[in-house]
Amino acid sequence: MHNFTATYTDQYQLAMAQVYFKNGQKDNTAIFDYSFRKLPFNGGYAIFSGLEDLLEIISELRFSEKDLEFLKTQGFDNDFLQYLKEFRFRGTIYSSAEGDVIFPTRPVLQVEANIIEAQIIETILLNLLNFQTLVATKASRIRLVAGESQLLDFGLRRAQATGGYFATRAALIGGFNGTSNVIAGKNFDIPLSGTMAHSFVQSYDDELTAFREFAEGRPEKCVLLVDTYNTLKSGVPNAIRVAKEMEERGEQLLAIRLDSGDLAYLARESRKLLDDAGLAYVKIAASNQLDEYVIKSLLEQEAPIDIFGVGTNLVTGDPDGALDGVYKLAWAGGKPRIKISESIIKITLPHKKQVFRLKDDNGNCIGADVVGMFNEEKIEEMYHPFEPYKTMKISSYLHEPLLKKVLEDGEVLIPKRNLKEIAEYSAKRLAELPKEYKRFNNPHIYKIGISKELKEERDLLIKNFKNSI
Ligand SMILES: Nc1ncnc2c1ncn2[C@@H]1O[C@H](COP(=O)(O)OP(=O)(O)OP(=O)(O)O)[C@@H](O)[C@H]1O
Ligand SMILES: O=P(O)(O)OC[C@H]1O[C@H](OP(=O)(O)OP(=O)(O)O)[C@H](O)[C@@H]1O
Ligand SMILES: O=C(O)c1cccnc1
Repeated sequence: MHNFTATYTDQYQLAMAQVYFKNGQKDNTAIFDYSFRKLPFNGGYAIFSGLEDLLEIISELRFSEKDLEFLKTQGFDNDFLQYLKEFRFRGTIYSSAEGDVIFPTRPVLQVEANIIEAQIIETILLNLLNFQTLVATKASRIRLVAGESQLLDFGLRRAQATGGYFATRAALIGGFNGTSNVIAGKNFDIPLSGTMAHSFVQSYDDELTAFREFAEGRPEKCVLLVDTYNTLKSGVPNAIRVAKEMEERGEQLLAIRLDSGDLAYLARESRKLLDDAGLAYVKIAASNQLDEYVIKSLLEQEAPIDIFGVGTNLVTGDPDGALDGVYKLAWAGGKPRIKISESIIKITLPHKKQVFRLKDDNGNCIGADVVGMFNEEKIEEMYHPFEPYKTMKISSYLHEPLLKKVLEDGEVLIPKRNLKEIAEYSAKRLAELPKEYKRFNNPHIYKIGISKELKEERDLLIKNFKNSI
C-alpha cells in the first residue's frame, strides 16, 4: 500500500549525503538515536507506534527514475545520482517493541548504518514515529477512562490531510475498537463501524421515513442518528418505532447516536425511553468533540453511553500539535559523538547503547529505565543524567533489555503482528506501569538514569569539548 519513495525526505539530507559521498565518507558507520523530550498531553507515558510501517517502508525505500530526474534539476551531481540509483537501506535498526510504553530522553530506537543511508531515512522515520506515537498515546488515554465502552475512530475527515490513514492505525494500537475509515480498515484489517449522517435524515421529508429506509436497506449493525430535529421528542420516538418494526422482521436495531446537546442528560432520557419500550438491547452511541476529559466526565455523570465516536481530538492529538521526537547522532567516523547545548535536556548521549527497564522480582515495573553502553548487561548503580549526586543502586532489579534488533541489512527481522496483537501487547505493558504514571493530573515522573560507564564517556566528551574552545 505504501507508496513512498526515498524523496520522502528533507533536501538537507541529500545535500549532506552528497558531501559525504564526494569526500569518501559514504561507507562510514553512523549511529543515530530516536528519542523525544516531552511527554504529550502533560501525561506520564507515551505509547510507541508506527514501527512496523516504518520498517516496511524503509526496507522498500528506493529512488525512482523520476525522482532522479527531479533531483538532477535541483543541482545534484551525476555521480551522486548514480549512487542514489542503487540506494537501498542496508543498515541495522534496534528498537523498542511497537505498543510499548516509552518515556522521554532515552533512545526508543537506534539506527546503525552508513552515514548516507542513516541520514536519508531520518525524515520519514521522524514523520511516521512522531505522529503515530502522538495519536496512540491520545487513544490510550481515552481507553484508560472509557473502561469497557466501545471506542470508534471517526477522525478521517478532520485529520491533517492524509495523516488520518496512520492515525487510525495508531488509534487501534492505543485501544480503540473500530473505525469509520474504509481504506485503513481494508489495509490494516481493522473492523469497520459507522452510523449515518445528518444529511441522510435531512434528505427525506420526514425523519421516520429516513430511519425506516435506512433500517430496511442496511439492517445489520443499524445505528440511527437521533438529533437532527429534536432528540427526545422526535429522534428517539422515531427510532423506537423503527426498532419495533425491525423486531417484527426478526431484526434488531443496534444503537442510536447522540451528536449534540447535553450528552449525559440525553443519554439518560433516551435510555429510559428505550427501556420503557422494551428495547434494553439497543445501545447508545455518542459523538461530538469528545476527548478523554469529556468521556471521563460523562462516565462520572453515569451517562449510559455504550459507544463513543471520537474524531478531531484523537487524530489531531489535540491539544499537542506534534510529538517532539528527534534523531541525534551518537557515533560516526569510528568515534562517539555528542551534541552540546545550553539546555541540559538537549545534550545527547554518545555511543551505541542499550536501554533496560527495571523490574522487581515479581516482574513489576519500578518506574525507571536505565541507559547503558550497548555491551552492558547489568548495571550496578544508575545516575541522574545531569544531577551527579542523584544516584540509585539498581543491581537487585531485573534488567529487561528494550532495544531489540528489528531490521538487518535492510531486511525486517521481526514477524509481522496484526494490530490486535500489538494493541494487546500495549495494554499489557501499560498494565505493568504503576497507576501513579497514568493519572492525568501531575503524574509521577518516570525515572531515566544512565550507567556509570556511559556517564563517564559522556562527561569526557563534554570536558574535551570545553577544553577545545
Ligand atoms: N454532559 C456533558 N458533560 C460534559 N461535557 C459534555 C456533556 N455533554 C456534551 N458535552 C461536551 O460539550 C462540548 C460542547 O457541547 P455543546 O452542547 O456546546 O455543543 P453542541 O451540542 O454541538 O451545540 P448545539 O447543541 O448547538 O449543536 C462537546 O465537546 C460535548 O461533547
Ligand atoms: O466531533 P468529532 O470528534 O470530530 O467526531 C466526528 C464528528 O464528525 C461528524 O460530524 P459532521 O458534522 O462532519 O457530520 P454528520 O452530519 O455526520 O454529523 C460526526 O457527527 C461527529 O460529530
Ligand atoms: O459513522 C459515523 O457515524 C461517522 C463517521 C465519520 C464521522 N462521524 C460519524
